[in-house]
Amino acid sequence: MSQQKVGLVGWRGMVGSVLMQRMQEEQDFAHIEPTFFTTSQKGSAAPDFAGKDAGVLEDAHDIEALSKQDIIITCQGGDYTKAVYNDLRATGWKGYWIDAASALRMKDDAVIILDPVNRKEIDSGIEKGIRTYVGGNCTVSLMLLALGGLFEKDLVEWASPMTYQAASGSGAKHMRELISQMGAIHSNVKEKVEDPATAILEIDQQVSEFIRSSDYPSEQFGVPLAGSLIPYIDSQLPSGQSREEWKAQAEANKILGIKDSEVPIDGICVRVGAMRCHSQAITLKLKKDLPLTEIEDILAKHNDWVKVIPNDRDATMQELTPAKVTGTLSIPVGRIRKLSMGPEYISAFTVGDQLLWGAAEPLRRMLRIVLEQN
Ligand SMILES: NC(=O)C1=CN([C@@H]2O[C@H](COP(=O)(O)OP(=O)(O)OC[C@H]3O[C@@H](n4cnc5c(N)ncnc54)[C@H](OP(=O)(O)O)[C@@H]3O)[C@@H](O)[C@H]2O)C=CC1
Ligand SMILES: N[C@@H](CC(=O)OP(=O)(O)O)C(=O)O
Repeated sequence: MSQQKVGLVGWRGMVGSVLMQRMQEEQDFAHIEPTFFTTSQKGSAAPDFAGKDAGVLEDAHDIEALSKQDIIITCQGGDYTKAVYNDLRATGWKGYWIDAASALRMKDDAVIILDPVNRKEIDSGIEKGIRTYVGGNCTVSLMLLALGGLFEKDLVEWASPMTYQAASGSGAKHMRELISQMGAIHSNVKEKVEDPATAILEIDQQVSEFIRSSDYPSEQFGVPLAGSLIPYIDSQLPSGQSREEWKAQAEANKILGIKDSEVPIDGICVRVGAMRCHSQAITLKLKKDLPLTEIEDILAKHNDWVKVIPNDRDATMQELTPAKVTGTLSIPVGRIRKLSMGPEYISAFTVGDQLLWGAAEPLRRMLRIVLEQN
């Protein structure tokens, strides 16, 4: 049987690079005939991820070239999706469109993909002829992988995630700026830090003045992140939520296939100075009073990546941090305990790599699901 033609758009961006890494690690290229597209370098040699000649880069806006693909995977962003998707479908193209951007997520004829949580929704979508599959918002996907067991058993009355989101969620330039900010703070105060005789309040005052000054590099974020935090992510909505906060309930319920009586999920999303791991402190109200051991058991059994960390100081400090999780597919969840509000109220803290499970991994797994159909 001939291999499926797969068009790859956005492969050299940050999310795309992580996707290419994972596709190489999992030998996905052995099962496809790839064509690499570009918005800026048409005609240059295509990359050799597949260990086979993929010719030259094609124009990512060339609808005819796109329509020759059986499957298109794009990590190019929402503007690109909006620029080509409708025109491509208007040609009668019936191929699979697999997208990292949010533009098509909430459309009725698109499924949000997170197969360890909603494989049934994906399979039913394929059966119904749906051909558009979109990766979820990183925070939402990471929360559902961590708490999937409780949602699957319909045990959650409501959830309130308070997030600690990494710089990578804003893009590569923002990651660079975070490092520049860290370095700039140290350079600014280096001599005083190295002199044990300097009073700490003097050091603190110099740092405070520096991060508020125009010499502090903050062109990307607009305000300091290192030495501070930013309690607003994405655009402002009339509801008072940020768009990132709005996505929690809207996307999570869609992923879970809940159409009526949605589970309320709402909280505050905050950018912090982590590199690429999003963390979330979640308050949950369960529909019934369950023993903690049963809750932990339900969580641990849900999927192969979630790992319950005992609510113990040392285990938490070793296992439940961005420093530990970064670059891995592991989804640790810990700090699980009953809150003083009542026996149905529990806390949980989870960490996940927002470029892996938060962005690239659901896409490559969807590719494999599509390939299994043929
Ligand atoms: N960042 C994130 O956390 C998440 C992002 N997403 C989605 O993925 C989309 C892409 O995000 P992200 O990967 O961060 O975007 P990037 O800015 O890293 O890459 C997007 C495109 O920019 C072009 N580009 C221009 N200059 C360079 C360069 N020097 N190096 C690499 N690429 C370059 C490339 O297109 P070309 O080759 O055509 O020039 C590339 O595909 C987002 O818009 C969003 O919709 C989804 C989930 C999480
Ligand atoms: N908004 C996310 C990253 C992202 O790209 O989200 P989305 O795929 O929903 O646009 C963050 O800033 O951390």
